[in-house]
Amino acid sequence: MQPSPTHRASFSIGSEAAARRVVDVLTEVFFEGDAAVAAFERPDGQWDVTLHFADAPDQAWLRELVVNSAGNEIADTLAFDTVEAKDWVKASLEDLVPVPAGRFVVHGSHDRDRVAPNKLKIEIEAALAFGTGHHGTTRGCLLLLDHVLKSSRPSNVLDLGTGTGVLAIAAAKALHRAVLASDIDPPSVRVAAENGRLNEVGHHVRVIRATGFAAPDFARAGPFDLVLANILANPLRHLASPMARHLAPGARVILSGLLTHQAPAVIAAYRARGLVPLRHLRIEGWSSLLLRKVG
Ligand SMILES: C[S@@+](CC[C@H](N)C(=O)[O-])C[C@H]1O[C@@H](n2cnc3c(N)ncnc32)[C@H](O)[C@@H]1O
Repeated sequence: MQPSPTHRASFSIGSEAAARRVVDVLTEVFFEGDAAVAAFERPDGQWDVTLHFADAPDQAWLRELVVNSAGNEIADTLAFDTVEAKDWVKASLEDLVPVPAGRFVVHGSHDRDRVAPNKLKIEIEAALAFGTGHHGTTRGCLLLLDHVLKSSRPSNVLDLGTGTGVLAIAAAKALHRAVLASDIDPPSVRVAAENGRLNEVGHHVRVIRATGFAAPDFARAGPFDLVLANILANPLRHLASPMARHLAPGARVILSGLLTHQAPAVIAAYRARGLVPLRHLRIEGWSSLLLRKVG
């Protein structure tokens, strides 16, 4: 899930239990954000796991790590290559069709005139950041945001881990209110700000660079009554405490980026900080959660 991958390692796994084990190990090892881990279940029940690295990984070390956590079965399928990040993202965006999600539709510039007029359009320009709407986690967040907006108008919104800015732009377009967006990754900060302007909500979406809640802007802008955070399970668990401190009573939180088997641990971490789960969407092996702060 890193925005500017150039080196790739991929392998397949036959059992869900082994896939769970190896994804847990890899997301733990790469918590610092120097690699992005993605896992997809194929229709035949096999799992494809892909890692993207900004710097070339030590192949022998990585092979040992995945074989130790997933077993010898993956050894023959493990392959390393490099991808031209910009061309790869551009090419994949050009192939993509608009993605409807509730009242929203996410599309590229080539589809500007072809999307349904009754939807809130979010145009995402080809860029080195995550979040075109096609991934199950982004779609899950948009669907839960749509659900929240049916019964309330949050007044203070945070999109933590904004990537292309897709969720912040969706919230700003629907609410016509200021949204704070943050990302650990400088290119994503630039891309999200550009996409905010492209979608004519640049005056509402303020994008900052921050790791988790480590910036004074959060205390100044908070407490938030809606937080969207589509990052991995491990960072989400670590962020439970600081997030709870930045929430208004009754605030809603939308979490995504976790594989479905990781949801119970994430729910437990947030429940311990006074957040109760309201909804659980499962899309393509990924979970998106809606929680509410009690009191
Ligand atoms: C899966 S992408 C989500 C992008 C977009 N919000 C979406 O829903 O499609 C996760 C984003 O979170 C950022 N990120 C990861 N860990 C973070 C952290 N601890 N603090 C802030 N941003 C983080 C990554 O750089 C990446 O842009």
